[in-house]
Amino acid sequence: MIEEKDLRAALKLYFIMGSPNCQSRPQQVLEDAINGGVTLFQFREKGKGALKGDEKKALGEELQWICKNHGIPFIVNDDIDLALELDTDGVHIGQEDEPLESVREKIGNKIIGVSAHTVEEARQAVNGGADYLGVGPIFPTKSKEDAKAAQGTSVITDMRKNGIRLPIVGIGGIGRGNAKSVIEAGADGISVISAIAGAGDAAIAAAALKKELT
Ligand SMILES: Cc1ncc(COP(=O)(O)OP(=O)(O)O)c(N)n1
Ligand SMILES: Cc1ncsc1CCOP(=O)(O)O
Ligand SMILES: [Mg+2]
Repeated sequence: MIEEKDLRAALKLYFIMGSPNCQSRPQQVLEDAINGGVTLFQFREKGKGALKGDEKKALGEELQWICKNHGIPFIVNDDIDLALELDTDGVHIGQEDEPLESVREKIGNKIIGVSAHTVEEARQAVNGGADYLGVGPIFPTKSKEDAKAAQGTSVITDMRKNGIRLPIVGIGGIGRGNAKSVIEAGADGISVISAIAGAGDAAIAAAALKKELT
């Protein structure tokens, strides 16, 4: 069971990716991103060309091993069965995924992140026992085909103003130049896909983002 203060620190620079997001080997992209300062990783094997079944599991195992070697928490998106098979540090679920209560029953005290787009969804997730909230899309994004409209950082300030104290990570179109505004709005960290996975050098991109957050 991770302490809340350690989870808040881990959410600082939260990298998300799967093989469809990478122009080179995902293993190398992750290794470079961690060397650049990423503090937590989510394996999100989704979208055109995403791996399935044993291939997805094999890639997940390799990426989990890289995270373990660097002491970085490894989270799996959506796929609770895979999370149990790999004994991951946690999972992330959205409003359309398996309900929080049922996931908690299956995974015990592992980390559960829940997507929230409104104060009401945030409150429900808090009451349901979520460990952190993924809030957004804050800015327009091309990395999630069914993303809702960008909400701006006010969605985070509204949650804080309405007494939501759970750790929050902002997500959606975040990169250099707007990362700081997400923290200033009250998030504990930022989560990104393309700002790191789509960069020429993931280590340089991660380090530049990390610098903006300090
Ligand atoms: C940290 C974080 N926040 C939000 C999401 C989005 O989750 P979800 O709404 O379930 O959409 P998919 O990622 O499953 O397409 C996330 N994955 N991570
Ligand atoms: C998974 C997800 N959930 C809301 S926006 C998004 C995609 C974020 O990707 P990027 O950082 O490239 O905008
Ligand atoms: Mg999901």
